[in-house]
Amino acid sequence: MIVIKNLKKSYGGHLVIQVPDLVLTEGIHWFKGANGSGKTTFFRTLAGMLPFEGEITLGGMDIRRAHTAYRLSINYGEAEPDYPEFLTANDLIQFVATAKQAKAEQVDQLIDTLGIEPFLYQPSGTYSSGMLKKTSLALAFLGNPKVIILDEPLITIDDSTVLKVYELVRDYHAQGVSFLLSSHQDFMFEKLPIQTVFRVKNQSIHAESIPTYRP
Ligand SMILES: Nc1ncnc2c1ncn2[C@@H]1O[C@H](COP(=O)(O)OP(=O)(O)OP(=O)(O)O)[C@@H](O)[C@H]1O
Repeated sequence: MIVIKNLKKSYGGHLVIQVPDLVLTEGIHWFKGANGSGKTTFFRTLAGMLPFEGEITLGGMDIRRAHTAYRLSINYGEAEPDYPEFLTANDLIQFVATAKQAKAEQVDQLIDTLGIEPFLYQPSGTYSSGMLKKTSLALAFLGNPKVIILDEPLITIDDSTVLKVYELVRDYHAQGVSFLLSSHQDFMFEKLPIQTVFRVKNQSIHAESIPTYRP
């Protein structure tokens, strides 16, 4: 699915991630690592948001040569969303829905599932961290992506929303969508059919173990 070759990502000469050869197969993959190990940098690089050295393809689409098709096929939900404070959740969702070619029905379902309706038309500058996170999660599920990257999807949201996020991931996965997740919390094994755990450490990424799915 995602094929990475000779990837190097540095910030101003400081090497953060180096991946000589990695294939991410279809499924749900969990990236673990200490603070500052490079998970977000790796995710943003795969999402096409950062310049890098090397090659990345998704389903044969090159991240540079087929940039628009690639970006339509991969969604990214950031760990700590931060939006211009005058924009409402509705502004953000409508904008991304248009960019991602999402249907109105999908927009309505995500607003409903994630409980965004009560603050849909309020400026995001007035949101709590959980309201911001719900908005960012809705954006990450819009359109018809092959891969959804969720960076710390469970932080700041309440317990009932956590269950909704698990449901969304399971539903999309059942429709063939793959997920790259990060979480410092340890309880996702019970909720999701996670295929691989990757450890991000010492500028490298290695598969760690294959957990058992216990629904
Ligand atoms: N825009 C940037 N400019 C310079 N250095 C950066 C930038 N973003 C991240 N870094 C550095 O890159 C390294 C990896 O950061 P990154 O945010 O990718 O880690 P992370 O694994 O996601 O951490 P956390 O678990 O704390 O979210 C850190 O040393 C960080 O200081």
